[in-house]
Amino acid sequence: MDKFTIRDLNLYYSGFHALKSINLNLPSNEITAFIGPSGCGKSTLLKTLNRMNDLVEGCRIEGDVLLDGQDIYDSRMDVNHLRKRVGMVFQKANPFPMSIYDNVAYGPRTHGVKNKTQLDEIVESSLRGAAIWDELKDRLKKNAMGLSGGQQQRLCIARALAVQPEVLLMDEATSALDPISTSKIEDLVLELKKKYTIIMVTHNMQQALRVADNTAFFLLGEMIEYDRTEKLFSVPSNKKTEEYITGRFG
Ligand SMILES: Nc1ncnc2c1ncn2[C@@H]1O[C@H](COP(=O)(O)OP(=O)(O)OP(=O)(O)O)[C@@H](O)[C@H]1O
Repeated sequence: MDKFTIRDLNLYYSGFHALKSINLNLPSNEITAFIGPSGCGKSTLLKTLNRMNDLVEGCRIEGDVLLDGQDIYDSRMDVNHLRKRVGMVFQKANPFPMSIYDNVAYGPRTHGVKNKTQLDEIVESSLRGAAIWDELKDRLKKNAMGLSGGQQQRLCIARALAVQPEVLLMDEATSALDPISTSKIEDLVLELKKKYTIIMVTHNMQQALRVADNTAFFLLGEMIEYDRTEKLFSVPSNKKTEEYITGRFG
């Protein structure tokens, strides 16, 4: 089953054609990686999946993005509900300047959960889901800004999980982290795909190879190749993919 179906997607930033006729299906409960040199449109495509580009002035989209068969750009789509279903984790961990508990409870509270017991349960299960409960359970009232970078990023994943999303978008979520924190997040992502569909932008080809089921390679706004990760990295169909993955450019 495909979670997202992208058909003939074109995206313009004012006069600039940033995504060119993208056609792509993203399977449920799998990890898909977007790779390609800087500026090729990976983040732009990721952001179209929960309409984060709506916030960019002059951004215009043509084509279809379907989530479970439903057009997310349809005027009847409730964007807040969409962003609850399709959560996002950014390159730089961005905890709110408040306690660990309040960071995770923030989303559920916004969506109307007030009951303390229920919030306690959500906070615990989300922190467990992000593999950081044991490290943080005795300091839930402490300010989140005091955590290490790797802990902050797992807290941000917990915060995303707290509203029970179906999809997790990760935009270079480990690029600011050391190898140990990166490896913890990669293990976590592999665990999370049992429940969620994960789409990640990464500059790290080894990371795509380690965790992604599928990989899409982009160049100057075009999707050059999309395949099972193993196939794309071992026998790419396109010469440009081969040149990129062998480090000949980018
Ligand atoms: N808000 C914006 N306004 C105008 N142009 C933009 C905007 N955001 C991105 N672009 C342009 O669109 C193109 C794609 O950018 P995007 O950030 O999607 O690339 P990327 O592949 O994610 O790059 P990186 O790996 O460096 O993050 C680039 O040429 C960029 O300059």
